[in-house]
Amino acid sequence: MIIGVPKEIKNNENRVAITPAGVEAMVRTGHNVVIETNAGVGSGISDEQYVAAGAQILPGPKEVFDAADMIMKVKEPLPPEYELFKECQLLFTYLHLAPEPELTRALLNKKVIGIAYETIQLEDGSLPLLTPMSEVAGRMSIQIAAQVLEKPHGGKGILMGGVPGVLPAKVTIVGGGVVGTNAAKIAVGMGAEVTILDNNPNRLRYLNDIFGARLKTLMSNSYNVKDAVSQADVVIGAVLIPGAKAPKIVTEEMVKAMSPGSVIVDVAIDQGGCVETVNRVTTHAEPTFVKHGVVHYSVANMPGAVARTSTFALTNVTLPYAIALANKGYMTAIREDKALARGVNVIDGKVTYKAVAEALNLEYTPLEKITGNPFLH
Ligand SMILES: NC(=O)C1=CN([C@@H]2O[C@H](COP(=O)(O)OP(=O)(O)OC[C@H]3O[C@@H](n4cnc5c(N)ncnc54)[C@H](O)[C@@H]3O)[C@@H](O)[C@H]2O)C=CC1
Ligand SMILES: CC(=O)C(=O)O
Repeated sequence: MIIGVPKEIKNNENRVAITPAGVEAMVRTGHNVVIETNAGVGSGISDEQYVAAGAQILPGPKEVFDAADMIMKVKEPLPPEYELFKECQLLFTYLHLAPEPELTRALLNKKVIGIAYETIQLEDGSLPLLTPMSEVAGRMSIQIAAQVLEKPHGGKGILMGGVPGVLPAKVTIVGGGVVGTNAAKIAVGMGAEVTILDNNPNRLRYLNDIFGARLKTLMSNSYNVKDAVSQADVVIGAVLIPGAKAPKIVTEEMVKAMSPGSVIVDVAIDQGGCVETVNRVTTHAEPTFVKHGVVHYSVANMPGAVARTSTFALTNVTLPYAIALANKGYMTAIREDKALARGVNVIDGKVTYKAVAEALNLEYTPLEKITGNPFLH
């Protein structure tokens, strides 16, 4: 199989979908890898390193898409990439289709086989290809909030950890999964007063076991969210229902009740955002906007800013699945691996992930109708 890796084009997206180690592994198993020139520079990987590992460098995205049977990317394709898809091409990347009707249409029109990193799901419910980037984004969210709280960045001028004799910042984290837990680690470490809300009591028990008295856990319901948000200097949005558009847990009324110069980091923006006032995706170039006196941050590719760390963390987990797809072909690979099968969002011009179909009001086709495998869902 020919595996193609284009350079990412999202604003300040410095990650790349394969490392030289990945190239070497693919080549060793008999595949060819073509990579767009300079695709790795943002992550500190040169064309020469890729060539030494066995890849061929191509001059532009068109050459890569034209040559490849399987495209490996990091972020969802952007409009200039839609016209590059080949009919029935395999696309392995983050897709986040629920808030992206035009991308979904483009994939359906070209009958692209779209396997989304973020919906590959193990039997225990975990999302192994989302986890490392959620670890990165969760940790970053507090670093970012600490900076935005500073007066020159529009914040109210509070030091996250306070100083002896002066109280620290109050941080409210909505969603206690991977992002939420990693945000809590950093916030607690910086000395903030942290409250974390989730609607899964088992998750709250786990957080209580891990953090003990260093943070407060609270059941997520609108009464508790309202109370915790109104008191917060920082709110981190970290809710996820896999594949679905994020529910708006923090409402506009709740944001209005926050004091001026408070900060919201809506990490869940890649699924549409879980804060009602976050009505747009921002970029690393212009990361914040102010609404109701509160500074909002809603960058959908946060890990792209720490690309060296993120590229290696991401490819550590994507490579085994990519190798399975290349070695077996997508149909056998998804028939043999339920977790991978859950990643299939679109195939053969049909939407095969229920939450995506529901979010976009499109017809849902169970994957087993295409694979003939009854066990998949
Ligand atoms: N902006 C960015 O650059 C990045 C965004 N993300 C996104 O961050 C979001 C969170 O990801 P993870 O933490 O990995 O997901 P996760 O699945 O580990 O955690 C989500 C948590 O939300 C909880 N939840 C669901 N409904 C809730 C409700 N009504 N109230 C409170 N909690 C609720 C779940 O119980 C779960 O614990 C996702 O949308 C993910 O795609 C992840 C990485 C980078
Ligand atoms: C998960 C995601 O959207 C990202 O890493 O950019």
